[in-house]
Amino acid sequence: MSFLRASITPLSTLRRRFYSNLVNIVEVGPRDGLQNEKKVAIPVPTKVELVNRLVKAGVTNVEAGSFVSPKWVPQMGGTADVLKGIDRQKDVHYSVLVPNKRGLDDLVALLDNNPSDIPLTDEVSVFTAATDGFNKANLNCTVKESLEKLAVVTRTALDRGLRVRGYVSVVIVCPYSGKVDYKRVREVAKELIDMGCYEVSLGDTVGQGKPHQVGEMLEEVKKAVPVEKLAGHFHDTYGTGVANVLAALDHGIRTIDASVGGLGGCPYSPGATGNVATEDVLYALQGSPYQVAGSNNGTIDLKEMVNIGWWISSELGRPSASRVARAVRAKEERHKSRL
Ligand SMILES: CC(C)(COP(=O)([O-])OP(=O)([O-])OC[C@H]1O[C@@H](n2cnc3c(N)ncnc32)[C@H](O)[C@@H]1OP(=O)([O-])[O-])[C@@H](O)C(=O)NCCC(=O)NCCSC(=O)C[C@@](C)(O)CC(=O)[O-]
Repeated sequence: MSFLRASITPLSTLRRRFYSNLVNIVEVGPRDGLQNEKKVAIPVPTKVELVNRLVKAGVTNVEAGSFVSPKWVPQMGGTADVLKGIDRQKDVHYSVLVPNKRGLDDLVALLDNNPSDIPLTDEVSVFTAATDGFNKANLNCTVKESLEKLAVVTRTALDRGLRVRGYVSVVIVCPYSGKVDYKRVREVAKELIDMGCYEVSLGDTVGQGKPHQVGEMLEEVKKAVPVEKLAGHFHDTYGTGVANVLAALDHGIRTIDASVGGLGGCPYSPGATGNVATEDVLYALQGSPYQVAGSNNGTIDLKEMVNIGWWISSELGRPSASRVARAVRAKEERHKSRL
């Protein structure tokens, strides 16, 4: 009997092992993807349609916008209207970025005036960086000063029943101060967790990181923060986005930020391109030991994401930056020309 007990793996362990290969995607296209758009002012209905279509494709975590200063980031100016316009679905997290108490106060006023039973959002993201150089450009204050402000924002948001996600930018290279000290990334991530963030997303804002650097950085941060509370956020400037995602998964990360059509860039990271394209991540993980979680038959529909990426990119007057979307489109064209 004791032999039997020893040889049977408990159901909870089996479940954990089975589910541990589930990968969550945080779709950041409507926020990180659009915030840096210089060519056109993106109308609110387009942003709303983008969010709705992403959710229909199976996305369950989507960044819908930011409550930041419209003087600093004009494209995020209409976020309140975007939140009001979304066809909200249960079990989907529509999060917004909040840099300070003013942003949170604006959001809370909006939530208080929402006549619907379904809250406009249940999550805010607070953000800081691993270097003062980047933080001063992005938030007009040092990392220490921003952590003090974010502690107030986080406490207030938690008291209001919102969950709070944290970001650390420039975890590998900083456009203002060069190579980043991973110990500093660890300290800042730990402070965000200690103040109440349920998860911290580690951003290669510049998109210059390489897989081995991602691994080294993560091993340092994991000394202070459990890997289940970490997410990876990789810009694809040097074409290492998917490789960095795979490296992060190998190091235990199970939440990945990605942007449909590879949209985006940070206004304060000169030259950085968009996030790794969601389509490219979905394609790379197909048939792998990892399974992407989502609400469309349990996952996110790659074909639909390709269509959305092409649609929103055309609204911005350019082709999709996703390699997979381009390959799929080229294949379709070849097929059509044969008919
Ligand atoms: C934080 C501030 C406002 C400080 O900027 P500041 O100039 O130091 O702020 P201030 O407190 O002196 O206020 C200046 C003016 O802004 C207003 N203001 C002040 N706060 C707000 C607010 N929340 N919403 C609306 N308005 C606001 C305030 O009322 C005032 O208005 P005025 O009196 O001049 O008319 C500014 O630096 C800012 O908005 N920065 C946002 C930068 C940003 O959004 N960056 C992109 C997102 S982060 C990112 O992309 C990286 C990430 C997350 O994706 C991860 C990665 O890739 O690494």
